[in-house]
This record gives sequence, structure tokens and C-alpha cells, in this order.
Amino acid sequence: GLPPNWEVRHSNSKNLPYYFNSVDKVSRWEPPQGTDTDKLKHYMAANHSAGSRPGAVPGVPEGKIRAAHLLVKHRDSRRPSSWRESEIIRSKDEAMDIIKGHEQMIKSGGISLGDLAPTESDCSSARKRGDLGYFGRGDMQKEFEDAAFALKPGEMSAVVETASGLHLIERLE
Ligand SMILES: N=C(N)NCCC[C@H](NC(=O)[C@@H]1CCC/C1=C\[C@H](COP(=O)(O)O)NC(=O)[C@@H](N)Cc1ccccc1)C(N)=O
Repeated sequence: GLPPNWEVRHSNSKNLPYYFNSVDKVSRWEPPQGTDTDKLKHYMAANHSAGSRPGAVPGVPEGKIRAAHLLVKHRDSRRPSSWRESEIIRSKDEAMDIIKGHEQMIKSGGISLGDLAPTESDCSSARKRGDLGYFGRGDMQKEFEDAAFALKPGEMSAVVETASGLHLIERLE
């Protein structure tokens, strides 16, 4: 147990236990002298089982992946405009020829998607080498989500078509 007047509380913001002395009105992260560490062990086991979730990857939010993409828009894109061109008039066939060219260059090992995106991608993520950060199911358009979640980290998709345009997707995490 804890010394007199001490109690364990739970910090929701940090998801960690802390110690509170109800007489001195003092709170601290470290257990006070004379704490029975067995009780602490039981507390940690009871409240931090999520931390030891099987397959848990420290730092990666549960159920999310991280990917980069290269987007080539065309005149039928839902928003035929981008940081590259205020009005995108290329046809879908022309966009397909362009993105297939990028795909070949990446597959031949000449250049990476992250190297191409900054100049070639019609998505604002171009400024981040195509990196979209972490996302979960429900965030992206379905075709994009299904393709991205089917990849292993480090793999690149085939050309994926969404209402935004044509994408190459590389899963990062
Ligand atoms: N991280 C999230 N949850 N951000 C919301 C994504 C919304 C989602 N977007 C898509 O599915 C496609 C695939 C990837 C990018 C994308 C589309 C467009 C470009 O197409 P357009 O909308 O002109 O048709 N780029 C974006 O959204 C960018 N904010 C992505 C981004 C940019 C910089 C940093 C992070 C993310 C959707 N449900 O529409």
C-alpha cells in the first residue's frame, strides 16, 4: 500500500498513474517512499494492457497506416486545379500516359516516388514529398483506401483511379 494520506490517481491526459497526498494537496509522478511496488505493478498491469497489445507498434496510432502518393489530375477530376496548374485540361488518357511514365521510372529504380512528387504531383502533399501522414479507414476515398491498406510498408501500388485523378501510392508505415 501507500503511506498514509497518499492515493493513486489517473492522469487521463497522459494515461499514467500519479500520486496525490490529500492532506498536503501534493501530486507527483513518482510513488512516495514506502510505496508497495506490488500494488503499483498490479495497477500498471490493469491500466496499461493496451500498451502491450499484440502487434502494437510504438508511435503508430492503432489501425492507421502512413503513405505517400503522386497524383496526376485530368479535366474530369473532381477538382481540375492544383498548385501546379490553376486549370487542368489534360485528358484522362494523357494523365494515364504521364503517370505510367512515372511508374516506369520508379520501378526501374531511377528515382523514388518521394523524389518525383514535389514537382509532378497535383496534390498539396507534393510539398511533403507526397507524404499524407497517418490515416485510417474512412479517411480517404474508397479506391485509395483499399489500395493503400493492401500494401506492405515500402510497397508501391499500381495506378489507382479516384474522383481526384490517377494516383501512385507508396505505403510508408
Ligand atoms: N489525411 C486526411 N484525412 N486528409 C483528408 C483527405 C481527404 C480525402 N482525400 C483523398 O481521398 C485523396 C487521396 C489522398 C489525397 C486525396 C485528395 C486530395 C487532392 O485531390 P482533390 O481533393 O483536389 O480532389 N488531397 C487531399 O485531400 C490533401 N488534403 C491530402 C494531404 C495534403 C497535405 C498533407 C496531408 C494530406 C478524401 N476523402 O477525399
